[in-house]
Amino acid sequence: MRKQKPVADSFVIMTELVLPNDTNTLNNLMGGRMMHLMDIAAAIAAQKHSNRIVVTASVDNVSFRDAIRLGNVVTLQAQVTRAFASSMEVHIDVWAEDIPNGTKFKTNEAFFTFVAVDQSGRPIDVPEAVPETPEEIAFYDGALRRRQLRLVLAGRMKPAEAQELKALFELQ
Ligand SMILES: CC(=O)SCCNC(=O)CCNC(=O)[C@H](O)C(C)(C)COP(=O)(O)OP(=O)(O)OC[C@H]1O[C@@H](n2cnc3c(N)ncnc32)[C@H](O)[C@@H]1OP(=O)(O)O
Repeated sequence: MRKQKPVADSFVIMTELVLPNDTNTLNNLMGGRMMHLMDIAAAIAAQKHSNRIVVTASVDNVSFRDAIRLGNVVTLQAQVTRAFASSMEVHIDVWAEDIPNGTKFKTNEAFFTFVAVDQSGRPIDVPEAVPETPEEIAFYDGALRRRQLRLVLAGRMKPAEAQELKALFELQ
C-alpha cells in the first residue's frame, strides 16, 4: 500500500531580509530574486513530503502585486497541497513586513509543481498527501483541476482528456 503523510508535515516557513544586492534601481526587490526564494521554499516543502531529491517541473502564474522594499522582511510559507504519482503541487504565500513601521502585507501567491527523482534524475513515486483542515481539503480538491490545466498548457495532456477542467466549465 502507498505510504500516506499529512500535508502539514511538509510545511515550510522561510524568512529573508531584503538587502541592496537583491534590489533594482528603485530599491525594490527584483522579481527574479523573489522567484528564486519561492523556488527554494517550495522545493523544501516538496522534499519534506517525499524525502527525495526534487526538481521544479512548472510554476503557475506569479503576479507581483506590490513592490517589496529594501529593508523589508520577506516571509515565505509553503506546503504541499496534493501528491500525484511522482509530482507534487506546492502552494506558496509571500508576505512583506516593514518592521520599523509595523506593517505586513501579502505580496504573492503561487503554485509550483515538483517531481521527485532518483539519483539518475528519473521520476519516482512519492507518498500520498493527506489533507486534514478545511483549507487543506479545499487546496487538495482544486489540485487535480490545476494539474490538468497546467498539463494542457504544457502540451502534455489533450484538452479532451482534462475531465475535471471540462466539468468545471460545464457547471458554469
Ligand atoms: C529545484 C530546481 O530548481 S531543479 C531545476 C529546474 N528543474 C529541472 O531541471 C527539471 C527538468 N525537467 C526534468 O527533469 C523532467 O522534465 C521531469 C523530471 C520534470 C519530468 O520528466 P519526464 O521524463 O517528462 O517524466 P514523466 O512524463 O514521467 O512525468 C513525470 C511527472 O512530471 C509531471 N510533469 C512533467 N512535466 C510537467 C509540467 N510541465 N508541469 C507539471 N507537471 C509536469 C508529470 O505530470 C508526471 O507527474 P506524475 O508522475 O505525478 O503523474
